[in-house]
Amino acid sequence: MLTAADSIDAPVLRGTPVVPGVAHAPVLRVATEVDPAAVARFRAAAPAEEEAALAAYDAAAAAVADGFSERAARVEGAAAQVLTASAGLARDRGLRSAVRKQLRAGADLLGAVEAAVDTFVALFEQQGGLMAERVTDLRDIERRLVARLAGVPEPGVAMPGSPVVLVAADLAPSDTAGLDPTVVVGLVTERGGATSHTAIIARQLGIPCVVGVAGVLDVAAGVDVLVDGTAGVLEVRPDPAAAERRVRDDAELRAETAAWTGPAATSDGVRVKLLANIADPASARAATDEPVEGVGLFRTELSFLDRPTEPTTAEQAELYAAVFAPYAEAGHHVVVRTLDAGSDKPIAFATHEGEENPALGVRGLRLAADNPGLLTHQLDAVAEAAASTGVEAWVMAPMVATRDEAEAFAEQVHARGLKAGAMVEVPAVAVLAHRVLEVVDFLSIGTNDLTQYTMAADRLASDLAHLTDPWQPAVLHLVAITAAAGQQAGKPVGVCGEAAADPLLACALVGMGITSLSMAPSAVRAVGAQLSRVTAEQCREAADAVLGAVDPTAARAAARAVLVG
Ligand SMILES: C=C(OP(=O)(O)O)C(=O)O
Ligand SMILES: [Mg+2]
Repeated sequence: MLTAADSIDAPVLRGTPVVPGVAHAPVLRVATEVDPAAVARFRAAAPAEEEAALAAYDAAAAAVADGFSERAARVEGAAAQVLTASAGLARDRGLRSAVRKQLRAGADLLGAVEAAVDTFVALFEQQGGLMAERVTDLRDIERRLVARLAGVPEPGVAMPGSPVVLVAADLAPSDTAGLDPTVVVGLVTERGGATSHTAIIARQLGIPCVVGVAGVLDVAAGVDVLVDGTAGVLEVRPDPAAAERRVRDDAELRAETAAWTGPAATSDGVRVKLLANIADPASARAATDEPVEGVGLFRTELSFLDRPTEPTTAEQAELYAAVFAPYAEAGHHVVVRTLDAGSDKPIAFATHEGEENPALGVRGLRLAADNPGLLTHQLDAVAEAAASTGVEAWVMAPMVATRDEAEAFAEQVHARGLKAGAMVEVPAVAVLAHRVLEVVDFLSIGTNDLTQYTMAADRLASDLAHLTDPWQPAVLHLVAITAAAGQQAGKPVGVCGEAAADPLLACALVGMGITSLSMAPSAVRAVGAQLSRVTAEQCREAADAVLGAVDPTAARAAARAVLVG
């Protein structure tokens, strides 16, 4: 354990950077354990009779749910959604029934809660994808229930009065939702990947964040640390004066970023289109508050996650028109992705049930093979909405693996007078991008899935975050091959995965010949400001440097050396 009095010279711990920025403050450890003595006392005196035990459970569950709801009311956006979802889970009737079943089977109350939660955890894990991500929420609720039953404060983040860097094994969504960024100036976890809840909330709040940091739990509470959320580094007991200087420089950069208004170009005037990733009409409208030049990825399936049956063509056309309207007014184009159902995005009316390995199964464009209506209805609806709003709509297919698939898709899109593209998520398409470009008008690289399939590592598995890192040189080589094919064919090749939102990586991607970058709207200013600080030649040098690196850490350092100095 590295204590405040430890004399080792500033050890540097590395992880996956998720939110850029520099923070310098003492460590605050998040308490995730409920006091074992209190739990033992409760176990000894717990109500034995079923109805009394269930009443105690109801009171605890209501208190936990109310706590979540109260916090949800004090925050906005993703944080409020996360807390409201947790409140719903704490009040869940199914969970209560499972507790009752366990009590009837003779379990004591704590044992019943534990067994009931275990049942749901197993169920969620079996369903995989987004459901599996909710396991952290369930475990968090379990701990809070136990604390309430034992009559001790719920575990979690107790807010201090002065700035801290929060350090934990992993953070429950309810721990991160609603954090005050003026107090919690940095977030570091031992587990978790770039798409974990911690990362999503940290991004929304703009708190510098590094995840997947091995050894961070050896740093004791109160130890002074410096978090560099751009480099993915935690320095333990840094030189205080140097650390403060880095925090000041970072603050200047952040101010510059906030003031950046676009359109994006390198310092010597090479234009790059920065586009928004959106999910529905609300996020489409919200994105126009940022300096974007259109939409590079409209994830249509996210509007249908709760639908038991396929929406009609007319319903879809109405939805798409609502998404298009603000962009039609601005004269910007919108890239619509056809239904990417399956694996991490299960859609009741489309997904194939019971696949052994859904990530490699019938998902995305493959669903149209035995259900062609899914695609034709959607294309009809997009064409109708494009015509009614006057927007320039491009349409691309997810999970394309062959030139033939791309060609058949493009024929259908072209027949409706729209531009056709393919996502590059499967390495096979990157390797043969020049052939696929013979039949489509554009390509868009989904680095999230391209990384998953290149590295053979589940993008949701926090244990594999070091592999599912878009800075992996193998992934970057596939991006470079695709970009070069686009340049050769004179057709646009964009990036719409998380890689596009990383300011330094974005510069390297531009240096490879990528023509547009599509990202969460909140990331646009940081990428635009970074591009404005470098020349096109520096971007090319950064591309060469990262392609020559042996691993993600070396790639990041090489890009930084060229782009930041
Ligand atoms: C943009 C992508 O698509 P999604 O994250 O929706 O799978 C991707 O795979 O990079
Ligand atoms: Mg994808």
